[in-house]
Amino acid sequence: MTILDGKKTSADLKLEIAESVKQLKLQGKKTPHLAAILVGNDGASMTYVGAKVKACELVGFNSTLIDLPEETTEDRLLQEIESLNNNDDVDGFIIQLPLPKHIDEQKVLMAVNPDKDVDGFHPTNVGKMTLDLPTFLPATPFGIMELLERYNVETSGKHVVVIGRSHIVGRPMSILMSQKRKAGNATVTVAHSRTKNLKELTLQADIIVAALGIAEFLTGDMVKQDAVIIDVGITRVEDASKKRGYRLAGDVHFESVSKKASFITPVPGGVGPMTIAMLLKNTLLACKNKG
Ligand SMILES: NC(=O)C1=CN([C@@H]2O[C@H](COP(=O)(O)OP(=O)(O)OC[C@H]3O[C@@H](n4cnc5c(N)ncnc54)[C@H](OP(=O)(O)O)[C@@H]3O)[C@@H](O)[C@H]2O)C=CC1
Ligand SMILES: Nc1nc(=O)c2c([nH]1)NC[C@@H]1CN(c3ccc(C(=O)N[C@@H](CCC(=O)O)C(=O)O)cc3)C=[N+]21
Repeated sequence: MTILDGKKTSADLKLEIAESVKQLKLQGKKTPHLAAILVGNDGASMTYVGAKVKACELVGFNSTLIDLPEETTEDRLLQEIESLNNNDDVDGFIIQLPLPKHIDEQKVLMAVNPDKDVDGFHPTNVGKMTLDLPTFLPATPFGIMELLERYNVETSGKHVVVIGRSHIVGRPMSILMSQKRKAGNATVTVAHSRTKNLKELTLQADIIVAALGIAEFLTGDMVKQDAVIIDVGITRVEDASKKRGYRLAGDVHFESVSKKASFITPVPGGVGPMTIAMLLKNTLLACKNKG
């Protein structure tokens, strides 16, 4: 069994990105600049945004965090987006999800200039991804593709079961893995909450991507021997013995599943750090695209 080490792989990627930043500087080009908008004070969201800012510092990017209160109106948020769209120094930006309920997520994501949409959530970029045209790929699925590639995990002709069909993880994951590309060429089944025979499906899968958001949902009895397991889920589970009062759990019951797996991502240290590295990669691309 091989651990797909997202922490190490993301560290390698960050070194490569830092090297590119140095090259840009030597050529007299601008420093990549990523901005993030955070609305409200959800604990997990604050952690992720903090990690993104820290990662920017590490690779030599400039970063801006726009921290807005929970009660921010949709109009006010749209104004912030417009100002980032018009700010020539900002190469890319993201709006941390989920947004408070009174804000229309679709309307907000549509307001982002697609050339600065480093999350790859704008319909224009989703369309380009689907047509396999060059664009910003959503960071989490992009990170999983990168991890599979770097560990030479065979995907061609394999049966992949993706559990989850969200716009940010499950859906793009299923599209990318079915495409004619590296870490692609797979036969993909997309499962969701209405799927009836999930265990029957997962038992047939060569590769399982668990992205449903239920702690330790996928257990050893649901996977076949030598399956490749990608655990996207991150849930905070109360644990008084921990300093922070909680531990992080994936969607995979690691202990039972790892006994059968050929490759498996841990939580933490798997898909999460890759997501951040790919966001940086997209920002570098946005900066280079500007010329
Ligand atoms: N590591 C990382 O970088 C990231 C981690 N995450 C984590 O990944 C998890 C999923 O995130 P996200 O995609 O945003 O979540 P969503 O809640 O948006 O989507 C969950 C999906 O899982 C499906 N689902 C729910 N319950 C079941 C079930 N019992 N059986 C089968 N399918 C089910 C839902 O079906 P339906 O469509 O029918 O509702 C839905 O499609 C979360 O834990 C999140 O924190 C998310 C983003 C990045
Ligand atoms: N617009 C937008 N873009 C996103 O990419 C986005 C988002 N909204 N909303 C929420 C999800 C979640 N997400 C994670 C990123 C990093 C880790 C990560 O680094 N996790 C560490 C642990 C971090 C911890 O200690 O909590 C790990 O798994 O090792 C996790 C989750 C990005 N998301």
